[in-house]
Amino acid sequence: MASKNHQAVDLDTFIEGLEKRNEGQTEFIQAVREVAEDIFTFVKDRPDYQEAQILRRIAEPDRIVSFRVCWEDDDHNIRVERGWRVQNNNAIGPYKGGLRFHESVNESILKFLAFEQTFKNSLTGLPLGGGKGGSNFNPKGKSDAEIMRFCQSFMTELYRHIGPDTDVPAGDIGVGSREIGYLFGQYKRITGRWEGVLTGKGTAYGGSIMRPEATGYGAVYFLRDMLREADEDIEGKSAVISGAGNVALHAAEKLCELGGKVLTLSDSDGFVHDPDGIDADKIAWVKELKNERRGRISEYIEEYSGATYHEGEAPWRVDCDIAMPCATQNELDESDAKALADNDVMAVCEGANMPTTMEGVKVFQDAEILYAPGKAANAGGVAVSGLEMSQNSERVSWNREKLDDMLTDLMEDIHGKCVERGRSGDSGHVNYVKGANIAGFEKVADAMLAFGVV
Ligand SMILES: NC(=O)C1=CN([C@@H]2O[C@H](COP(=O)(O)OP(=O)(O)OC[C@H]3O[C@@H](n4cnc5c(N)ncnc54)[C@H](O)[C@@H]3O)[C@@H](O)[C@H]2O)C=CC1
Ligand SMILES: O=C(O)CCC(=O)C(=O)O
Repeated sequence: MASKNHQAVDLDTFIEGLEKRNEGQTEFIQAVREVAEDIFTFVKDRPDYQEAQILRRIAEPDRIVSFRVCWEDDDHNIRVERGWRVQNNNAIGPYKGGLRFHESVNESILKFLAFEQTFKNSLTGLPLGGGKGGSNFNPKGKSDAEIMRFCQSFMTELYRHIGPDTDVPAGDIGVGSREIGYLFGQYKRITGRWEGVLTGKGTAYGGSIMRPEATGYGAVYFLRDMLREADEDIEGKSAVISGAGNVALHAAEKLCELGGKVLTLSDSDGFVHDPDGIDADKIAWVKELKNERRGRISEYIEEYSGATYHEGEAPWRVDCDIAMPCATQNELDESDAKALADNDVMAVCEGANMPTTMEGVKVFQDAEILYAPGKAANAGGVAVSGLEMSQNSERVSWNREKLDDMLTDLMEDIHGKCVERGRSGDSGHVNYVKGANIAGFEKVADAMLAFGVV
């Protein structure tokens, strides 16, 4: 059926307008481009979606709050940073998504993350809208007291924009349990209310068991489902992982538990390669290094002599069956993807958000390598955050077994949606990007249609 809407545009015109309106915001444009092609094809037979300009509306955040964050360092210097909250879309639930503290943070990065979050949260099947926030504050080398003062100052402005039914932030790069504790403490101090306004809290004060593990474990569950679909499994497979943070270390932990062999971990300075495998004991050592001593991954080779350290390099040229980028956006480019393909990588499963460039994704797709995009594969974290919200509302705490079962089922369900929407008729190959984009879009689009023009 042809569209009656005189404003209906084709894909090229849509992209042109997107680039014009968001000049220089390369990450945001990349994230929207990555879904636009699939959605334009999908809505061809859905004039209601076309006429309501749903994608155009999802690609324009509901609002962006930007604010000054002043804090005092240990030498009594006054420091000024910028803070943001991007509230992208709350059609299906309160805005939900992490806070990132990293010197690279800017509006483009937070807009891409909030846009992707909208699709990801929809895929979980839970009532969660999409948002993201953070600051260009660089936590590296800061004392605990400095981190606390920064978090308190950040929350002193943010608190007026969030709430358990409006917007529920959580952690992301540079924001872990320590930072969530300081942020939650300040929210409670200002408002006088204990409520489920943040997730990723400590279990002593309303956090959910399994939330720290959920993103990494969930990504490995998705990988297991994807391999199962192709009559393969994790047992005996070698894996390269980037990052050494929350997502990377929990993905490594679960891979080991399921019989995989983890060969690498990395940070922004370089990567370590341990041909003997980075087993559970070694992962526990890295957790202590990163979370307690706040050290660099290069220190690994002083502890484990069989390993090598590669300064300034990423791990993608190490021969492996499985690759899991778990550090940051655009950390895996076209030449990295070709190196992985040349080494006959079987599956690429993203723990990070948009870690592969568009050119890299094309290499994986052309080679029909099993490729799981972050918006599907790393959705376990926000899903368990959704379960933390439910537990806070009900004033209950579920146990590990129940939460792990729920996470397993949620990831299986997301995988199933991707297969349903992403399987190609002729070859039977599953395009997980297309599957995730369409399945994530549909629920948000239906809610937006129901609301009329708002
Ligand atoms: N924490 C969570 O629950 C979720 C996180 N993610 C995504 O996973 C990724 C990692 O996040 P977390 O593990 O939570 O953060 P984290 O702060 O615990 O760890 C980040 C890791 O990435 C490394 N890294 C940061 N910038 C880098 C760069 N430019 N080059 C190379 N390495 C770099 C850091 O050294 C660190 O090892 C991010 O893309 C984040 O958005 C996605 C879903 C949920
Ligand atoms: O748990 C959450 O709300 C945040 C998770 C997140 O930031 C993400 O999925 O990228």
